[in-house]
Amino acid sequence: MHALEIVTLSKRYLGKRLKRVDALQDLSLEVRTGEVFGFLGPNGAGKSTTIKTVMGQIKPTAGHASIFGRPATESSSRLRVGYLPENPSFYEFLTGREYLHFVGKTFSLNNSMITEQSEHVLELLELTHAADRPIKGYSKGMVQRLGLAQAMLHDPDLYVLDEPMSGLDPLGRALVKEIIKNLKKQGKTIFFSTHITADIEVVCDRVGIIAKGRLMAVDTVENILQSGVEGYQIQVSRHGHVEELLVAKDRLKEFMAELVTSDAVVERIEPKRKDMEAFFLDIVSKEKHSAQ
Ligand SMILES: Nc1ncnc2c1ncn2[C@@H]1O[C@H](COP(=O)(O)OP(=O)(O)OP(=O)(O)O)[C@@H](O)[C@H]1O
Repeated sequence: MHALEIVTLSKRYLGKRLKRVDALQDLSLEVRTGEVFGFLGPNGAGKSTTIKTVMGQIKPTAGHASIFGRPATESSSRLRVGYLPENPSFYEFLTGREYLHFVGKTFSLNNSMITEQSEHVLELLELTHAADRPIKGYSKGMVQRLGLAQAMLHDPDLYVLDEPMSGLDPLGRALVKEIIKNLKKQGKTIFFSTHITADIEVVCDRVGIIAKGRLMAVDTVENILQSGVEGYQIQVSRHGHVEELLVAKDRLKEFMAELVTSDAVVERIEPKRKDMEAFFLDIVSKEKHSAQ
């Protein structure tokens, strides 16, 4: 059983002047229990539409989703989810601590549990110092961190996070990545959307790439990075003289054969890989050209 399963999900919005927007087209994917799955796509690709559909905020035109084997449409299945919406906004007249209390009540936690968990998540998200100030005075990054704090409050098994690093400075981004890694260590499942490839490389086990409402690729981060080997940086020494050479992938065999017959010694070989950004740009630009 998967933590999250999305089956042939489609969503058609009626936009301005009743213009149809096919935001999702036959999108299927599964998120395995215990993994960190990055949902990567450019602006307008359909990431938030997917997430809002899973969380029951919008109705799909077709298809369905399940959470730990139960229909996502049942509110009881969503009790196991910690959800961070895109651009979270809260009752600004409440303090951070009061807001967490309110969230705890909606999850039917008892008062001592709420107090204990609130202290824990406030500390994790470095918000303890601001806990008794009204949210109105929080910076954008603090609001985002409070968004993650409220998602963690009831210690859910699955996290669905829409752009969790958005609006955060480098320190905040590093903090959230560390939290995601720790949640994985605790056996939690994390599904998060982003358009920033560097976020994926550091924390994800697998990545799904979405463009124009369609899922273009799903693979492990490891496979993607391995498959992107374009050539080799080779250091050779000859009579005490060291040289750095860049050899194309398809020239390696030939190059090594030549080396054997020469008096050069290989000191180091390092594969030169396309990074996640190049892989992502390739996929997205292919989709752009095929649509033209
Ligand atoms: N309520 C709506 N009415 C009409 N069109 C919509 C609505 N919400 C989203 N869309 C359109 O659906 C498509 C997918 O939007 P969505 O917000 O899901 O993308 P996204 O990948 O989350 O983008 P971003 O990274 O910019 O947040 C876009 O073309 C968007 O304009």
